[in-house]
Amino acid sequence: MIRRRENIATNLLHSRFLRHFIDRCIHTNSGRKNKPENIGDSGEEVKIRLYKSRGQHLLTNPRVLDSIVRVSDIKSDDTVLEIGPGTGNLTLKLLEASNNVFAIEIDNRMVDSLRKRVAAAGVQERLNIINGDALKTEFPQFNLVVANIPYNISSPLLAKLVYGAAANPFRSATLLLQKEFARRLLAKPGDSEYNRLAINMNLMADVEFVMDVSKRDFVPCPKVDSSVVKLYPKTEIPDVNLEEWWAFTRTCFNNKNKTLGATFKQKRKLTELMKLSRVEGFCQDSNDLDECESGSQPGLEVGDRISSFRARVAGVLESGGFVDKRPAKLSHNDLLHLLSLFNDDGIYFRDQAKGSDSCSIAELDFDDGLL
Ligand SMILES: C[S@@+](CC[C@H](N)C(=O)[O-])C[C@H]1O[C@@H](n2cnc3c(N)ncnc32)[C@H](O)[C@@H]1O
Repeated sequence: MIRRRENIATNLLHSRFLRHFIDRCIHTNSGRKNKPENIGDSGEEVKIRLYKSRGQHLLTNPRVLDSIVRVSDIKSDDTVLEIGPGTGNLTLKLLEASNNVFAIEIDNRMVDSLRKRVAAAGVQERLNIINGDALKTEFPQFNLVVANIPYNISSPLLAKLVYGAAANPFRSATLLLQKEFARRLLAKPGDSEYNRLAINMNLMADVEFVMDVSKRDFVPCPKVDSSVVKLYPKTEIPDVNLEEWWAFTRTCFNNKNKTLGATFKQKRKLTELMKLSRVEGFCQDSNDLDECESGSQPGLEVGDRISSFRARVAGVLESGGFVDKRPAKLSHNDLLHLLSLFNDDGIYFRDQAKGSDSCSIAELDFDDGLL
């Protein structure tokens, strides 16, 4: 029975009609469907079907590749980490500059192609390929990152890199990113693109713009332009609980143009903070946050407790001059100061009954953007 099903499936796959249909579905280069791309950067024949779902837009302009390597300032004894090497257009250039490169690639076909190219160039000894998902794989020890990353995992990947830098310090990361994402990352207080991603990144790393890269420098040509940025992890990181910080920045940037006075007047927000902070007479002893409003606690009625807590929060904002300030114009240092004022007053943005362990990479709440 199983064999018969397999035969039917094989026959179907070999049917010309179905093959054509599948090709149309999976091939992403809208202009040239059903045709694997020649993706070598210097005329050599390397043919692989490229998948948009894996961000497979390969950088083929040798001048741009050279510029990326040059700005990365690689020393021969650096251990370079590349994420998403593809068929190796950038990897081969990295191997000219460094004796030790780690490359993490999810797609087996890319890994095969990369192995062949590197062996043909006689530099396979210097390359360690990790065939896996960069978000799930433990990073090796490295001191430099240079990569044209898959854009669809930009946020979690950057979070993994910079938030992992405390345990695995590195000098810099030169990254090719979607231009719009790079602009959000580089935005400063007061810029229209200023957002929670920039705030959270600035806590851990300095970001520098390097250059824009045209979509025409990729195969297949993506819909968007790109930019190269360089990240420098900070050596001194503020002593703040990251889960608390992410929850706090989420609250503030929920509406970045609203004054903080208005944001912290909302009943829903105040109730949540009262629960999380285990405010006296409100959820102090309960382990279940949902039971907090049951009214079983002695003292004031729930409505009165919220009014008194609202006045307390307003007092904290006033003490730091934040009532009329808008998050869109505040630096991460301003926000750190405000968070410390809240915490000094016993007001917290994460459940105080939870342990202080930092959360895992899978729980990273780093960015509200769509990328
Ligand atoms: C934008 S391409 C860059 C390829 C190559 N570096 C270049 O510049 O030509 C991104 C590469 O990342 C790989 N990739 C996608 N998702 C990945 C993941 N989660 N972990 C590791 N590699 C991934 C893709 O298969 C693809 O080869």
